[in-house]
Amino acid sequence: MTTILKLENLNYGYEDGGFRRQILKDLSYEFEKGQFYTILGPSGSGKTTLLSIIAGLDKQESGKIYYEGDDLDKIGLYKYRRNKIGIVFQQYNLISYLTGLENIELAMTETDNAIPKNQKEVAYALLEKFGIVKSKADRLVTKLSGGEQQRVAIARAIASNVDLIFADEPTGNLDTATEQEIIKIFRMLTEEFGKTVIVVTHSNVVSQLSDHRVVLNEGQLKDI
Ligand SMILES: Nc1ncnc2c1ncn2[C@@H]1O[C@H](COP(=O)(O)OP(=O)(O)OP(=O)(O)O)[C@@H](O)[C@H]1O
Repeated sequence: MTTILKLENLNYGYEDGGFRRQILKDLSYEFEKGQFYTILGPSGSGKTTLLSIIAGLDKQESGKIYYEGDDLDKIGLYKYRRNKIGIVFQQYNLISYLTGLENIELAMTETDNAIPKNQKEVAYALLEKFGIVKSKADRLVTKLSGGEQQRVAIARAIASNVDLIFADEPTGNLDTATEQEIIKIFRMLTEEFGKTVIVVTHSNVVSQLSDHRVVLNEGQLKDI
């Protein structure tokens, strides 16, 4: 197997009222290409903090991150976010005054990666693949259910032709039946599209369907 993301001796902490709390302690881990990972751990253990750092939204205090062998400092965090990764959030974070289709098309323009010429057809097809038919794709995203908005958000995450998808509690706002449907889509991302998926979750339902369950505890990641 090939490593897509390598974390090497990451350290990160917060100052809180004059007291320093170390969240990541010499954390090292390797994520393999095409696999579905869930990151579990007690509330406050630092899962969201870790995701922010490995998604290039924040910077570790020390240690190195390599994407396909290249140091993130060399790639640059902006280019890393723009060209290498997609992110799915608990609150969907779609652009509310655009339709599902327009959200996807916008994501296609916000990358330097090659995007097909027939952008609109590809965007419709991608949404349809994830269960959003044309009549829904043409609707303002605020007029879609939570589960439907999350389908659009997952389609948006891969629309820029990236290989690595992060998600933070993507089913946190959804009922159990919808959660199952969303997990099927994450599985599809790895099995059909060959993407690597890294999901932070408290849900056992989600973690049971992942290839690798990893726990963040006392600043380190361990396979369980
Ligand atoms: N900007 C900040 N300044 C100070 N402390 C922070 C900051 N952001 C997060 N923390 C603290 O760092 C710890 C880890 O937070 P984080 O949100 O990463 O945990 P988590 O494992 O994702 O939690 P949960 O499962 O509850 O979402 C918490 O104690 C939190 O209060």
